[in-house]
Amino acid sequence: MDPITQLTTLRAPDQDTVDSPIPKSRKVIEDKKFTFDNSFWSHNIKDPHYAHQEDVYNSLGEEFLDHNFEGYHTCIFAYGQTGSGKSYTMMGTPDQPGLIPRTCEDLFERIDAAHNENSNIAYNVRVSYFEVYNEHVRDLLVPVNPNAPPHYLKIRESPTEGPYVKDLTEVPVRSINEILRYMKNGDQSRTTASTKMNDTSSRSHAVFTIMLKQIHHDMETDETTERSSRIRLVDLAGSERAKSTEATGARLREGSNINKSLTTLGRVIAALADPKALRSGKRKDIVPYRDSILTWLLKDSLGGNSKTAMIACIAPSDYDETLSTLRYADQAKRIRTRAVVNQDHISTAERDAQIAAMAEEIRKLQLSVSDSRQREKNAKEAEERLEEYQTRVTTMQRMMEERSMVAESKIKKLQTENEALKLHLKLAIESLKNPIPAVSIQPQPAGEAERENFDEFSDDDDDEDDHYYDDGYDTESTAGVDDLQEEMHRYLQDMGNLRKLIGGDLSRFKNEESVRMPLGVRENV
Ligand SMILES: Nc1ncnc2c1ncn2[C@@H]1O[C@H](COP(=O)(O)OP(=O)(O)OP(=O)(O)O)[C@@H](O)[C@H]1O
Repeated sequence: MDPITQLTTLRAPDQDTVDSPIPKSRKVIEDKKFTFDNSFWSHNIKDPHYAHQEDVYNSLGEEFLDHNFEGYHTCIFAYGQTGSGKSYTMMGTPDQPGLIPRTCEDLFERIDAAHNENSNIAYNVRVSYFEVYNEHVRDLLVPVNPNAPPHYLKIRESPTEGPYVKDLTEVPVRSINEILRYMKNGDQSRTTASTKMNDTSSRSHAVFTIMLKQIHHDMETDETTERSSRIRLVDLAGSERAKSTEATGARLREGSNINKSLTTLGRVIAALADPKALRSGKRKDIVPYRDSILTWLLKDSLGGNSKTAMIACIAPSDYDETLSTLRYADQAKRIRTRAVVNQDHISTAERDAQIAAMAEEIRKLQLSVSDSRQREKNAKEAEERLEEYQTRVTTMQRMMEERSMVAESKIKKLQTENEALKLHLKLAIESLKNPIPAVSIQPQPAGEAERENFDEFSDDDDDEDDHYYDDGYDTESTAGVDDLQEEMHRYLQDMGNLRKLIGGDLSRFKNEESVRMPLGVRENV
């Protein structure tokens, strides 16, 4: 790196040492040169070109803080591979504080100095700190409860303020020590969560925001001037995660989500830097801010109302990773944002009118909130009633199923009895049609009687049954036959009634089944 020309040269590694899946013949590995607004080199502290933390702050942080006091929003984000020095640049160490602590220190020094000069200006400083991990936003100013699941915040978009994190803690701060304490707590919370979630610190994006409000009241004109500026300082996840290919399962999902933010950031930067889109003025429609949480939240900082700087951190390691980082930075360099001073002039009368209008707005909102609460309550009650009704329907269906099962077994039993009776009747009628003549038994010598009986019935296997059905009936007597026929008639009538009953039962159960089918709980019973 040349600190005079700001030229950065990436030296091509020795071809034999390049470990790449792309065949050497297709890949061009050569020295690459890039020129940036500033290039810092801090590899060897003994070198005269060694850039200290102070040098970085003096050439970037200080200028950005000037913009904040002028009323501009600013954003500084550090991009690069894990271990390339992003956290060192942004936070630094207690001995070598980075951009964030230096900015905060300078901010309060300037406020103190301004107070001494002009007592008509009031300063209001608030800070927030959150991280985006796996496409979730976590408030770093809320201590982590190790026994509770992580609490994630939602993103909302306001027509005036753009995308913002709902319910994010914003604390007022009055001194550098206070601000550093909050930051330390935030980092502690990030570390606790990271230990719980498998060291996420290098896989999450940390966004520290300082809101500075300067309220100047002119006693002579009774006018108030309000300047609001936002200082965003972002430590991104390691950029090599954007290419991770070996992860599987949950790690893959997590990786792909982290990739999502980083790859979308790449696409956003590419879209914003695209000269064609810039010329045609269609840039706004094609920038995929909403494709990831990070780019959505940084929308304004990346391509809107903000003065933004990207610090590309590189370390002497992988040629491809370093080249990719430098290309990213080269593209980002071409982005032109449209920062405006965020200032409001307002007279006391106007301010009072504004306050009254806001109070009215709040009153209306409160009314509509209580209205919607009532509606919510009604909806809840209706839901409870529906649930109760559904429980009752289920119970009824179960009862009908049980009844149907009982009826089916009854029908089966009746059908079996019916079959048996039919058989019984058939045999009885046959025996009536073919009566067996009465046999008068003469005393005979035992052997002869046996022979005669044998001759007479030897061709009939059912002789025993025949005797059984003849029992009690005198073939000479027609009265016995009449009785039997009458009884058979009654039997047949009973059978007819029974059939009707069974038919009735069956059609009723079928109807019940068709009524209950649309409820869709069970298909078959
Ligand atoms: N310019 C520098 N001078 C001295 N030490 C440095 C410098 N840059 C980085 N380091 C040291 O290198 C190590 C890795 O740096 P750092 O943690 O800042 O990397 P990182 O890019 O933030 O990594 P991660 O993505 O894992 O957060 C740290 O020990 C840090 O102190």
